[in-house]
Amino acid sequence: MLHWGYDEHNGPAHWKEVFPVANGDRQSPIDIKTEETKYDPSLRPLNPNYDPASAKIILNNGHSTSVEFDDTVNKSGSFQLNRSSLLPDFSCSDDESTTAFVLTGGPLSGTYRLRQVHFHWGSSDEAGSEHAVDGMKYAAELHVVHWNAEKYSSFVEAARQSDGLAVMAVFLKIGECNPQLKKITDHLDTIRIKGKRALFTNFDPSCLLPKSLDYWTYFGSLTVPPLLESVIWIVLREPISVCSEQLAKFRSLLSTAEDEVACCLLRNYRPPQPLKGREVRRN
Ligand SMILES: NS(=O)(=O)c1c(F)cccc1F
Ligand SMILES: [Zn+2]
Repeated sequence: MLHWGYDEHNGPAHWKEVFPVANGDRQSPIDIKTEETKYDPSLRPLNPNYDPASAKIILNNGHSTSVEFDDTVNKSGSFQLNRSSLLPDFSCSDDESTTAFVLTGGPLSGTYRLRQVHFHWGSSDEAGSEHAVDGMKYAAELHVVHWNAEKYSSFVEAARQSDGLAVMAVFLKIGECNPQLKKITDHLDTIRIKGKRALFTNFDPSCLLPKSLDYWTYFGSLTVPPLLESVIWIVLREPISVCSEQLAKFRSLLSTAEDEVACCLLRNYRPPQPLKGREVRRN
């Protein structure tokens, strides 16, 4: 397997050849059997705080499309944006530890800083989500990726720790076109080729969240190589809507670069993995 992907020759069934943790004890995604989830009164409400939104990029990395955030934190612990983007610079704000772009509450202890948002979809509307609920898959799934900026100094370091990452998953259910998603799908034709990126401003990911922030939570992993077992998963129970035309735009992204034979990224989901005795809690 030269480079991992989602095709017959390099897809999820092959990943264990290069990333043996693929057969580990806390792999993701999983099929959530709702009858076996356990209510946990100690779970607190989720508190996503993504204001104010600021400039970032939207990119096609060949495996998905993601909106990347500037998650650098300067030494004083306040949040700083790169000056070239002529955006409000939090580092001069008097409040030393701005709470922009962080997730707290839920099952989390500490502050998890927003890193990126990306999607998983399938070659048809029938299946495309990574997590399943009682064996049922949704058309697609949104992942909001955060890292434990209180305990670790970078995303890469956090990704190697058992409590390093927190990913909020939101199901996309086929129905009405989603006006918030339109901001993203309208940009996809400018990043069709793998490696392409474009400035993407004024996007607040909380606009993609459903009304209810009720969730299931369990300890798992990245669902893409290197499949690191460092993710606290927070799966929202209420889906948001997406229409077929919007999904078709995701599928028109290319998994290939300029100099390669064009190949569409028709699907990019990993199938559910064995629970191996893990508990799934709900608030
Ligand atoms: N799918 S996932 O949410 O596990 C994920 C991450 F957490 C981090 C990077 C890429 C990625 F795809
Ligand atoms: Zn993902």
